Parts: sequence; structure tokens; C-alpha cells
Amino acid sequence: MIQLNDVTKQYKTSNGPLTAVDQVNLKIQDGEIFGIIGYSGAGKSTMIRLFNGLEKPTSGSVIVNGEDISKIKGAKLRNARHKISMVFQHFNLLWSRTVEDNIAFSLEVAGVKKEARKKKVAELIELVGLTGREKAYPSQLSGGQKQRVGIARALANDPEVLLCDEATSALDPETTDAILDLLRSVNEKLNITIILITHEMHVIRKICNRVAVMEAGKVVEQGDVLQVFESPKALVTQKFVQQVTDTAGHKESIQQMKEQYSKGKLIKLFFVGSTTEQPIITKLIRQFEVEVNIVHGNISPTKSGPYGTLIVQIAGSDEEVEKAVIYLAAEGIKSEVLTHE
Ligand SMILES: Nc1ncnc2c1ncn2[C@@H]1O[C@H](COP(=O)(O)OP(=O)(O)OP(=O)(O)O)[C@@H](O)[C@H]1O
Repeated sequence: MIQLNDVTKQYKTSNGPLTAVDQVNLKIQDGEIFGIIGYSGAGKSTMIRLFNGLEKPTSGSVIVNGEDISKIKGAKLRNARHKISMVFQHFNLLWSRTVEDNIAFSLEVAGVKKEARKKKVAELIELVGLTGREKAYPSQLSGGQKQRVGIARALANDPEVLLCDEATSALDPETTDAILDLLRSVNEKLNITIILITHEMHVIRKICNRVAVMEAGKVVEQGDVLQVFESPKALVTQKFVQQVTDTAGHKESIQQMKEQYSKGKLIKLFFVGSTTEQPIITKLIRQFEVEVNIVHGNISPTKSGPYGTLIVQIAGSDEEVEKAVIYLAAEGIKSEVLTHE
């Protein structure tokens, strides 16, 4: 387990002290995928450097597997660092070495014998899906393949924790998805804890169990991904959630829908977890004298169940429409009325 207790990190700057991480409390359980999201400058990179002991907190403690990483030294610190590995946004590969030699590098440094190295590298190449590319140089690889090398290299010394620093930010959306799938399978197969920092809610939605949202050095919100999606409290969290739920949420498209579907009520329904499996629209039509038109839908899976929004037009007499809206609330479906006659 990794625990941050009241951690503050200040940097000295020519304009005086700058607080990059501000009184943060976090607990990351073994085996989970924990996401830290925030805009540029929120303090994410500083957090990641606190986890692996590259930065020392100005106050508070960073406890990794029961040890205060900012207090231990020498062999103990090296040992603790060994268990925490890192994947970088820009891959940080050795350009003059082939795929297999990049992966073998940290094993060489650790003094692992040639035969054992070869075996380990072959296993890792298979795990990350690079079979056939062993002898290629980084310049001959696509971005996604480079990141696969980065992940294999990070796994070479059997770490317990993988820190991913914007690991997919340099990749296109399709490749991002493939790399996230790989991280998820690594987490499942090796039971490794993954902590990733990102500015993209899509990344959080796709693979994280829990998330912490950072703004100006503070963790302004944290919790299960589904719970945060369902009721984002901080304004910054609401903005992040909109990144993935509101493909139709731009003002213009809502305005367009309002004009196009001017009868009855235009309602946005939020589905979370098990509510997505209910035949709610069928029930509405059967029980009330209303017409329901699906205007826009966007349901996507998260690690703990589906999440999404559906925009529907409910038309009928005022009374029936009202009853339908009350029924939705009673069924636990959160809704937002976008327009009504
Ligand atoms: N070594 C340093 N010395 C002084 N200030 C720093 C240092 N490292 C980071 N900062 C400042 O601390 C704040 C948080 O930076 P940090 O890099 O942790 O944020 P971030 O969320 O990772 O943003 P980005 O994605 O842009 O790196 C910023 O105001 C940054 O300028």
C-alpha cells in the first residue's frame, strides 16, 4: 500500500516558495489502478516523484509498503525504488539499442546473468505484444510499439508498482486504447499496482478503479471512478467528466437539439453501473402516455461498470410527461431537463 499523509511539497523559486503539492492525503491499495488527473501545473508530476522518492516532501510522509520513503537511505532506499518502476510519456528509450537490448538494459545493470536475461526478455516481449520486433531499433517502431518497449522495460525487474507519467499522451486515440488495454492486462496478470497521471478523463474512465482529481496542488476530489462520474463535486471534476460524457454536450449541439425537438421535454439521463441494464425506456412508454425519442446516446464502459448519458425527448400531455420524469427519479436515474415547452 502507498499512503500519503498530509504531504506538502514546496519548491524554492526566485519569487519565493511555490507549493506544488498541498496537504495531500491518499491511500492506494495493492493491485489497484489509481489515476491522478489534473490540468498542467496541478502538481501531478511532483506527486509521481514523491511516490518514488525522487522528491522529498517539505512536510508529511510518503509511506510505501510500511516504509517512509523520504526517511530511508542507502540499500533500503535502493531496494524500495527497485519495486517502483516508471513509464514515460516520451518513452525514454535508448536509441542505439534494439528492442530486446532496451528491455534487457535494467537487467544488465542489476547483474542478471545472460541466460536468465534472455528468458526474461522473451517473456516480456510476448507479454507486451512485440513478438517479431525484437531486433528493431526504436526509430523503426510506431509510437505504440515504442511505448510497449517502455512498459516491458519497466516490468523487467518485477516491480510491485508501475508509475505511468502521461504514458499515452503522445499517442493517437486508437493507440492510446491499445496501450491502456495492455496496462489493464499487465495489472491483471501480474497483480501489479498501477498509478497513472493524466489530463485525459478517457484514460481514467477506461482503466482506473479509483481517481484523485488535482487542482493547484490539492486533491480536490477522490473516490471510485463510477462514483466520481456519477456525482462530480468540484468544478474541475465536472469539466473532466464532461470530456468523456458530453460529446453532444457542446452548447451548439444542445441548441440544435432544442430547435429540432421542440415538443415535450428534452431530458438528459445519467446511467451509472446497474442502472444501464434496466429497460427504462420500455417501462416509460408502457406506463405513461408519452412518446420517447432517443436523440443522443453515449454509454461507455468503466472498470467498475457502464456509465453514460442518453438524451431523450419525452412528449405528451404536461401531466403524463411530469409523471414520467418523477418515475425516472424514483427509479434512481439522475436526469437533467434541457428544455421543455
Ligand atoms: N523543480 C521545480 N522547481 C520549481 N518549481 C517547480 C518544479 N517542478 C515543478 N514546479 C512547479 O510546481 C507546480 C506543479 O508542477 P508539476 O510539474 O508537478 O505539475 P503537473 O500537473 O505535472 O503539470 P505538467 O503536466 O505541466 O507537468 C508548477 O507550478 C510548476 O511550475
